[in-house]
Amino acid sequence: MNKTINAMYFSATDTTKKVVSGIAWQVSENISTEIAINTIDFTLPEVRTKPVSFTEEDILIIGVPVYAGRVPNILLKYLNTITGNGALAIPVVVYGNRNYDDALIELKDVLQLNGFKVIAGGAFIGEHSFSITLAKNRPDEQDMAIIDDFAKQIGKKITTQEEIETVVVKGTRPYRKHYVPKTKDGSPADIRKVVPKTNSNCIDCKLCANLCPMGSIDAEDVSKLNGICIKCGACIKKCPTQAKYYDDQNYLRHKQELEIEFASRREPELFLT
Ligand SMILES: Cc1cc2nc3c(=O)[nH]c(=O)nc-3n(C[C@H](O)[C@H](O)[C@H](O)COP(=O)(O)O)c2cc1C
Repeated sequence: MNKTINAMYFSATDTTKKVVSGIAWQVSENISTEIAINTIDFTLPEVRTKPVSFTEEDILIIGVPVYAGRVPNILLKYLNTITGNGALAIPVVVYGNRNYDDALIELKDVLQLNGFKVIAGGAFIGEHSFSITLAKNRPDEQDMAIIDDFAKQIGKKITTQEEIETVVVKGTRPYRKHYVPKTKDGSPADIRKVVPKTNSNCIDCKLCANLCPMGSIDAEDVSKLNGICIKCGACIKKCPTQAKYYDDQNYLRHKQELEIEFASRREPELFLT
């Protein structure tokens, strides 16, 4: 089969990367071992300045993390520049064990509107960006086994169906509003303006400035922010000396509430018909 497999993802703390790469690798194994995988990691801002287009010969596995129950809104502009021209697509969303709400249907709709034929979709669980205990170390071995099986079913669908059917995924239209955390007294807590702080552990290695998906951390003074913070967790979780942290009370309360309320394990949901 003369197809190219493309793995595309935004992944600040690497959970989406692991899911998408796992699916892409297994799909290529299941279709033909000869197929190379073309990877486009659009986590960094420079990559999101280049438009990408595909053809009918392409299969695209594309993943984003779920932010507030939706596709991260800072990615929508870029996602709308990707053109399908009849390529097959598999949207994937990765969420931190609360819920993916309307993120999968939203990603599917974006792809369909941009000329892709959406043939499968999946919602997977990744360690929560805010936490090191919520969905800890996921995707784990059990998730990877489900990912293998999902990829096998996608491979089968592509190689056996004459007219490959589009898929129906879970979600509500019109999409529900973004999920909003609550303050102690139950009113909405706006944590959008919250920014990370830097403690004396900082060795000025500049890693945080190089990996910030918004390009917001000042490379000259990494304790300074020149743009917005999306609370993606990259600078916090990837810092080699644990020098970055949040101390906003509403943020910390929300994180703790999530850890308590959504502690029980959720499982991936796969859509193939
Ligand atoms: C701003 C923000 C909002 C989030 N909202 C949700 C959510 O609504 N539901 C959920 O279960 N997880 C939520 N998460 C957690 C991420 O979806 C999850 O940790 C994901 O695995 C992160 O992907 P990454 O490792 O590829 O960055 C949110 C994370 C961030 C940073």
